[in-house]
Amino acid sequence: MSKVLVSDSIDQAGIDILSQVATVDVKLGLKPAQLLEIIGEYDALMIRSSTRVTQEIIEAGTQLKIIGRAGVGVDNVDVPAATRRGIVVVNSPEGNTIAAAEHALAMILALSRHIPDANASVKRGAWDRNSFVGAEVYKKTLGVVGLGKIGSHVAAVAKTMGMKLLAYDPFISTDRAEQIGCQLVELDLLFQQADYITLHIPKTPETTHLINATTLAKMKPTARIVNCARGGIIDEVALAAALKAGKIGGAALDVFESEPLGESELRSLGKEIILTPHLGASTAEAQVNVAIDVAEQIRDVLLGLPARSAVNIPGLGPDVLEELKPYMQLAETLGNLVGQLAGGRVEVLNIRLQGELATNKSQPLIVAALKGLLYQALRERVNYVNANIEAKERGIRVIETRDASIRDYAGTLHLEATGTLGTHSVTGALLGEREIHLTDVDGFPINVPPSKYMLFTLHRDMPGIIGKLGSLLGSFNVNIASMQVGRKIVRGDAVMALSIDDPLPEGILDEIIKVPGIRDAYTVTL
Ligand SMILES: NC(=O)c1ccc[n+]([C@@H]2O[C@H](COP(=O)([O-])OP(=O)(O)OC[C@H]3O[C@@H](n4cnc5c(N)ncnc54)[C@H](O)[C@@H]3O)[C@@H](O)[C@H]2O)c1
Ligand SMILES: O=C(O)[C@H](O)COP(=O)(O)O
Repeated sequence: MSKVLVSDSIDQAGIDILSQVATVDVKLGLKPAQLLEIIGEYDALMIRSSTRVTQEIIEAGTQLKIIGRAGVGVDNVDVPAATRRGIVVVNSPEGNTIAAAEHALAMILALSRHIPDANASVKRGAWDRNSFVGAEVYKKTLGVVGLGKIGSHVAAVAKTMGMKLLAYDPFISTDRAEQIGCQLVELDLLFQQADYITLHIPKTPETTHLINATTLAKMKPTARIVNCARGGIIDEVALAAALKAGKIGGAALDVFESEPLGESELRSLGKEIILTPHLGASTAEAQVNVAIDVAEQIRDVLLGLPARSAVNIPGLGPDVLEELKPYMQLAETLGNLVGQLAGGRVEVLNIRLQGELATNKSQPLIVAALKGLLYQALRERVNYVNANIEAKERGIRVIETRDASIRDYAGTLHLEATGTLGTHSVTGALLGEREIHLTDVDGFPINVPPSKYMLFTLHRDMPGIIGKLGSLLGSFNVNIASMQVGRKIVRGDAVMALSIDDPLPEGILDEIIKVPGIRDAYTVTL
């Protein structure tokens, strides 16, 4: 049975799902050294934002197949290191959207009405109504930086509170922004005009310290800024200085450059700042959502099925995946087959996607073909996650062509591998919804379903050759399940594709190529 380590606090609903297929160990608060020591035992790791999954941890996780982040941000996971090792990293892109958006909205209102400090003052026994006079958000301008899932929900709710909305997101169209009721503007204008600024962007090299002394200086002296996105988007030293000097009106932070927040100037400020300990996703509802979403994906991957929200597999959204699954199987089989026919080191893989495969959505087919091609060299170490990287590292040049015209089949895939031992090609298609057929080998038309053990010969089309090969195989006790010859002209060159029941015995290939008329023979295991 597989073993899953849960190292951050996860809702029981997720543990229940994992327990259907694995032994689940919940070990919270592990120190990095403790995690390093035990990670080698586990097939899957399920985390939130507290566990740091470094390259060292990933390398020690020799059995790891999947890292599941019960939440959105994977900045605590070394995703490139996981990708290199072929470990799938999954998250829950939408499970806590509403929770995070509502936390940002709560911050905006709490900051406007000094709720945390007023509450603390009453609890201390005071009845001070003068120190906590607030501001209304009605008719004020909210600047939303990042108009994705969370930013859009914040904007939609803020609109109903009568706020005017400005947004900055270079990857969102004006139409989309207008649908949400936002005016897309440049960042500088947003900084200058907003009464409230709320950040809903990922932390990237471009967004790190996006809010700094220079940008803070552009804001209104009454501006209030909310960060429920990621620590490090705001330069905390510059923010503390700006608040102290009264250069902006207030700030509410749920996330910090370093978590847990250690010694910080921010703690010494008064009611102009609200600090929460990364609570954006901490609602009962969100925790159930993300735990189920991620546990289901871990379960699926442990059962050999694809994950629906893998962050390190290109282009595999759930709909695309469902549609492409049979074709991915085709691509992988053809890749494996052409790799074995080519033998040696493959230097160039030409991939032609024909008919309904010639769409932009078919990128995963390239990955699947490479996975198949590299299987002989890497076995279980190659997967959909690392196939691209492994191919690149081996210097395999992939040339892709697309032709949308439909010929005999709705979609065909043609792979041609050129390597140190020559060039070979295979073409395949699906019959009905998912039955794989080889339709061409080395330019010779055939029509056979691939089988586990196959023998291909290149020979001269002449009387008696099939019988001789059959007798030879019989003398080695090899049972032929099916056989087909593909030829372009009568008595010219031809290809024979045989499905056999068992692997070919050692030494038989040498005997086969001694049969007069047979030029070459290839044995393949799929
Ligand atoms: N505090 C929490 O507990 C909590 C919970 C959930 C999510 N988050 C964080 O909230 C943030 C937003 O999450 P989401 O689910 O809305 O993500 P999302 O991917 O749906 O939206 C992010 C948006 O940011 C935009 N963007 C990217 N780079 C930008 C840039 N340089 N300038 C402006 N816009 C840019 C993108 O186009 C996208 O529209 C993430 O950082 C996520 O990790 C925090
Ligand atoms: O990226 C996220 O989903 C949030 O930051 C939530 O993090 P958490 O799961 O540790 O609360």
